[in-house]
Parts: sequence; C-alpha cells; structure tokens
Amino acid sequence: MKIDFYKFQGTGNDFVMVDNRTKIFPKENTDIISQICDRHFGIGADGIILIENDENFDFKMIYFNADGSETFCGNGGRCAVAFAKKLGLVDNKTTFLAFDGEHFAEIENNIISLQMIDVSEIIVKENSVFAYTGTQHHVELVTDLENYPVFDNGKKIRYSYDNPGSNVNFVQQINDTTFRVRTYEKGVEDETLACGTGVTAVAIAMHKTNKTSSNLISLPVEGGKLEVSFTEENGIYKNVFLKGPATFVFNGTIDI
Ligand SMILES: N[C@H](CCC[C@H](N)C(=O)O)C(=O)O
Repeated sequence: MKIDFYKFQGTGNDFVMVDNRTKIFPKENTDIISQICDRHFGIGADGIILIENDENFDFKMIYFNADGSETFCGNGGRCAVAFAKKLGLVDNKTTFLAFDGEHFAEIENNIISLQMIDVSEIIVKENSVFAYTGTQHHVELVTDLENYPVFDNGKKIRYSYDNPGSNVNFVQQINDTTFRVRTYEKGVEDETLACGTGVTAVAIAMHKTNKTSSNLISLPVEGGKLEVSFTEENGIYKNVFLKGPATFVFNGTIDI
C-alpha cells in the first residue's frame, strides 16, 4: 500500500504526518507504525500523526508514539496545525480534537501557539513533581544537565511508574524565568530533542514549587526553544499555551 506522508519537526521533535481523511492508514498495525518511525529501516520519526475529519472541529489529530502507543503530543499538536494549514484545512486560527480533548491554536509566521488542557493533576513529591498535561510527566531538577545521564536515569524512572509509565523531564534552572529541559519519552524509549507536554509540565511544576513567580517561562531544549504561559487559579493552571516553531521538512510516498 502506497501512503503519501509529510515530515514535520517542532524544535527537533519529529513526526511523520498523514492526511488520513480517507481513513486509509492501518492505525491498528503497531508493526507498521514502528517500521515507519525506524530511523534506519523506515522514514524515521519520534511518532506518527494522522489528520482526520471531525464533524465538530476543524480536524481530528491522532498521535502514535514510535512504539504504536497512542497519547497526546504537544509538539505534534503544533505540527498538526501547521500541516492542516498546508493542506488548506485551516487559516491562522483553529480548534481541533486530540487524545486529551479540544485544543485552540494560532499561527503567526511559522510560530504556533497551542492551548493545552487545564492542568489540575499536579503531585509535588520530595524531589520531583508529577503532572498530567495531556500525558504523564515526571519533573526533576538536576545541577549539571549538560552531562546528566538522561537515558539511563530517565529509563529507570519511566518504568518506576505504574502502567502506562511516565515521560521523564530533567530540568536545570538558568534564571528566574528560564529552565533548560532534557526529556526521556515513554513510547519513544529514548531522549527526544524536545517534548511539548514535557516543557509544559516543567513550567507548571517550577511555578507550583515557587522556583519562579512568572507565568511566562522560556524553556531551551536540545532542539531549540519553547515558551509556556499560563494563569493559575486556586492551584489549577488555565490558559496554558505552548509556543514554538513547527517546520515542514519534506514529503514523499512510502510503500508499506
Ligand atoms: N513529544 C510529545 C510527548 C509525547 C508523549 C508521549 N511520549 C507519551 O506520553 O507517551 C510532546 O511534544 O508532548
């Protein structure tokens, strides 16, 4: 079966995107998803994103990690908006449906501001914070992030959580409003160059634990720079926006 695909990346978090409005993609076949995401035997990506029609929203976004597990993806959401614009589905504002519900987004040049879900599930522990930002995230401050063993320690922590586990974000504070992040992602089972739901969890966790009093946070990641803004009311984080670039890389056809 020949499938047309588009490759996008958002601060280095990269995705194979498919216009699946005709429902041709075999989404139940996790072997095919893993094969397409394989960086040697396939196209190579952190995950696959399908765009489908939805009667109540501009489109529906379905995200699969490289291992075929389904969840929400923040950088993927930003890339889905850029892809929907390239398909002529949307202009510069849109509301779409995803794994964790509806999302509003705005495009300015190739910078996408994506509204995330309200975040209320935040658990502050002795040396870490857990937050649900559309998927599970563990947040932990470290001192020397540059040389930190992200893969080894990330993998241990990822599997220490009950199924389905958690993504793991290691953070170093740069200044009052800036936090550098490196992330081990469940479902990719490796460090990725950026994680949108991850930096969202980090920004909220840093505010929740009084490491910052700002509600506009800069988050340099391995693949670039993301920004998260929010308002906080009685411990619930609302008007949460993830802002950053989403870039078209190339398109082609794969025979699967
Ligand atoms: N890179 C994604 C995170 C995907 C989360 C996925 N790894 C999972 O929760 O299983 C993001 O930008 O939010």
